Amino acid sequence: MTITATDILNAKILIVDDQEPNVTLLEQLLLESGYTRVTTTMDPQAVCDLNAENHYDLVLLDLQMPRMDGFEVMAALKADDPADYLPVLVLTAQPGHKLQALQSGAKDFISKPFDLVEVKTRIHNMLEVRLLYKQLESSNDTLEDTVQKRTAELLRINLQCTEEIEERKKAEASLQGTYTEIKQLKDKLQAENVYLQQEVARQFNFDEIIGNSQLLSQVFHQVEQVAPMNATVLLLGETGTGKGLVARAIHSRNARKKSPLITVDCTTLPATLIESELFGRERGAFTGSDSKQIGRFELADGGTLFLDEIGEMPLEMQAKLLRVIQDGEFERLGSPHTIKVDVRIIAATNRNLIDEVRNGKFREDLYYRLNVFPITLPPLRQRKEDIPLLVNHFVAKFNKKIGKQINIVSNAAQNTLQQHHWPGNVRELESAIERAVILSAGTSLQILDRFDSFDKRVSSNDRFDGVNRRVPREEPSVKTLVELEHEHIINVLQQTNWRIEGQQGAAVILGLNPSTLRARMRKYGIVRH
Ligand SMILES: Nc1ncnc2c1ncn2[C@@H]1O[C@H](COP(=O)(O)OP(=O)(O)OP(=O)(O)O)[C@@H](O)[C@H]1O
Repeated sequence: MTITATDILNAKILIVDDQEPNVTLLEQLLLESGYTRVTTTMDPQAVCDLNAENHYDLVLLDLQMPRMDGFEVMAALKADDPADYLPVLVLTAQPGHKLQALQSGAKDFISKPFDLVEVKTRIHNMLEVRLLYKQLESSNDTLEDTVQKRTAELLRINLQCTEEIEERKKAEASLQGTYTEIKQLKDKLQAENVYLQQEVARQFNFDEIIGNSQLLSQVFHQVEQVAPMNATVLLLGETGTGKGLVARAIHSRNARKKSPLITVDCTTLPATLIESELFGRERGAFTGSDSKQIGRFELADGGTLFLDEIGEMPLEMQAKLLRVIQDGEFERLGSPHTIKVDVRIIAATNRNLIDEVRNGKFREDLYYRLNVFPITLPPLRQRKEDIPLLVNHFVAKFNKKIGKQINIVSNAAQNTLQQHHWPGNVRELESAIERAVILSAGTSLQILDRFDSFDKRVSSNDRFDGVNRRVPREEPSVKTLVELEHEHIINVLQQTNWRIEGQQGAAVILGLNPSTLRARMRKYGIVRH
């Protein structure tokens, strides 16, 4: 802030005195000193109007005037504009008036008779202060204005922010609502999905066999073709693929369905008892046989005999079996009488019978007798599209059995199940779902099993190619299926501390019947050390 000499010389000055010589002297002095805007009056009553019109920077005011003295003029100026700082320089010859004048608002005084140097100096100083004050006031106004504008701007921004925050909160609340709604819809959809899948399963099931894959449909078609006839059927496929179910489906689609379907599980029968089990025996036929026994062939007369795991049948029995299949004739143990029966044969095996024939473990002639109409059950890993239907079927089955209400199978759970290789096929899947239903809390199925990578290697050793041919192994360096099976059984048995049966037993984990597992253990010579 600076005040220049020009600013001072351009300041507005009013000289008020009823004595003309004084007025002239002062005016003359100021004009000679370079002041450009000097006004004079000898009428004190005109001062307020003149000031209102011209806004003076300095008033040189005589105190002793008729009609209105200097004190009254100062009072009137103050009354007009109490906030305005209008410097008044009083001109007085009375020393006693000086103090009174300062108390009445005068800023300074000049004694009469005038000392012209003093007059000039005082006027100059007062104007400098006056102009500085005005500059300060104007800067204050600008500053205040800026502060006001900035405050208004900040208030506006603040308001805008508050509105935006409110809007964001509303949007978040609405998003949260939408998310909850989507979640509810998703749960509902999943529940409906389970229900619909069950409906679909009902449409696609074939008796008790669930699945709508291309591969399984081919099996259904073959069953439809062969079931009404009496031809022998050979069911091939890995363990747990549903050979037992297919045998029942064939029987139930034949006129023989009114007669029984008798099953012989060749793995569970000790070699010494197979013959009497199949053909019966007379009392005393051998030591300890003190009662007559009707064999399964006789029991199945007019119906169907299902020879499960035929590959396990001892060689000497295979010859006798061939005769019954060819001629429908046999004798009970210890009886010379030939019995004739009308039995339809369905045989099943998870072994490669051609290999068994090659290795001299299965009679070739029996193989050809049985292999009239082979049906190969595809492993589950080759028809993964059946997994969702099967999962829902088993969830519903075990919900009912265990008394749970699981109705959601999440995509994550489905994915886990889809990724597994299922060496134990549907039986393994069934056990996994039973375990999951038991362990799941709430209404969503939780898959807690950790399926390891062991089974991945099995797929490269698939034994059946769908038409009962041996599939050449692609990687000669990998272990054989037999080696893997042997190794895996030992691993699982060690895990279960050699427990075979029950929920925690090795048979459930391997997806095998306990009797089948025992047969395999015998076959591989696996014993607990
Ligand atoms: N497609 C299917 N739909 C429903 N359940 C099935 C299906 N396939 C198999 N299962 C179930 O899986 C289990 C094993 O089936 P099954 O005993 O028929 O297999 P398998 O091929 O005869 O096995 P193994 O050779 O070990 O005797 C059974 O509980 C059966 O009900």
